[in-house]
Amino acid sequence: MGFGREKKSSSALDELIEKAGGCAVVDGGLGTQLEMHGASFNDPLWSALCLIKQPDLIKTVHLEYLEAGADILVTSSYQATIPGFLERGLSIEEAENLLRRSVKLAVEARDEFWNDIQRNPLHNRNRALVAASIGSYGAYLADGSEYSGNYGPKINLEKLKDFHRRRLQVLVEAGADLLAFETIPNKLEAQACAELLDEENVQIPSWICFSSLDGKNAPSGESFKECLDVLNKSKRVAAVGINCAPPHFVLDLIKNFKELTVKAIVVYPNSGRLWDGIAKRWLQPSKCFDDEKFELSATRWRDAGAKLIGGCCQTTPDTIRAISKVLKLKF
Ligand SMILES: C[S+](C)CC[C@H](N)C(=O)O
Ligand SMILES: N[C@@H](CCS)C(=O)O
Ligand SMILES: [Zn+2]
Repeated sequence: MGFGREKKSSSALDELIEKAGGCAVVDGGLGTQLEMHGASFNDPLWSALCLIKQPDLIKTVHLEYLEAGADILVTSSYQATIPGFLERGLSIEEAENLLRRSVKLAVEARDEFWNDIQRNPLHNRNRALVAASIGSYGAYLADGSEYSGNYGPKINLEKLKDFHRRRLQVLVEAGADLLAFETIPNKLEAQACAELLDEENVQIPSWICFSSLDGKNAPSGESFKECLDVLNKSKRVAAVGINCAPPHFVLDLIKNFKELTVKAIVVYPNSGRLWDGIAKRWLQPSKCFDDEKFELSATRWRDAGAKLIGGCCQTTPDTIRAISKVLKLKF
């Protein structure tokens, strides 16, 4: 059986990139902006707690990112997993409904924004796409291992596929336009995601993004060459890149990825702070980008070859407004 509403490969994403003038704008930190609004989630479910407690706030944040210029909304399913919800005492049906809710909230925000903006005949916006977030296994573990890649000796390819399978099915059936695999920290999980797309015959495009601690390798220490060699074989992976890594690594990483793949490159770094997975807090920055630095960097990242640019943790609608402003400049 093929999941996805209609037969399409990477075309929806390619079309958006083209309409956006060669580089589309991804939104910014969702968990971050929920926290800016007062949400608190020092909890194994992290931002997925909002799906249960404050779904309206999630829709508000999606609308804020659209208003700021985002062409792509990433859903609130990063740390929303069926085992995570079961451990919280929810039923399978309730857990799956929360995943469906994450897509519905983004689709509703997109549709409302699109209907409103079309009343302005001079608008220059694109109809946004909804990318269903699939956070790494490490995000579910809630021990910071999405930044270390250390999943322990018991994990293997099949276990990772089984971890990802049902959530992926539910998110695709719920009507997402894309799948966004986020903060993948090692080759094994990248391979599991790519193989799963084939096994499930997923018809919507996906991007697979890695985190990085040193700007040269995946957090596991495996080279991006090794990781991308696996993904280059998959026609269902439309784009590859980096999310939630420090922004000062991004330019060199884009150049490195350009040598390693012909796929579109997606980058949405965090502001440069490091996550303490045990204390569950961001450490004080050594080097951090403000919105102005994001604005300056966005054109450099585009000129180096990135086709999708946005922000991750500690970036906000103001960051995306700054990025969007420069990427959508017409000369
Ligand atoms: C993107 S990180 C800040 C998400 C939270 C992490 N997975 C944890 O639960 O510790
Ligand atoms: N899509 C998630 C990624 C966290 S690393 C968020 O923006 O909160
Ligand atoms: Zn992040």
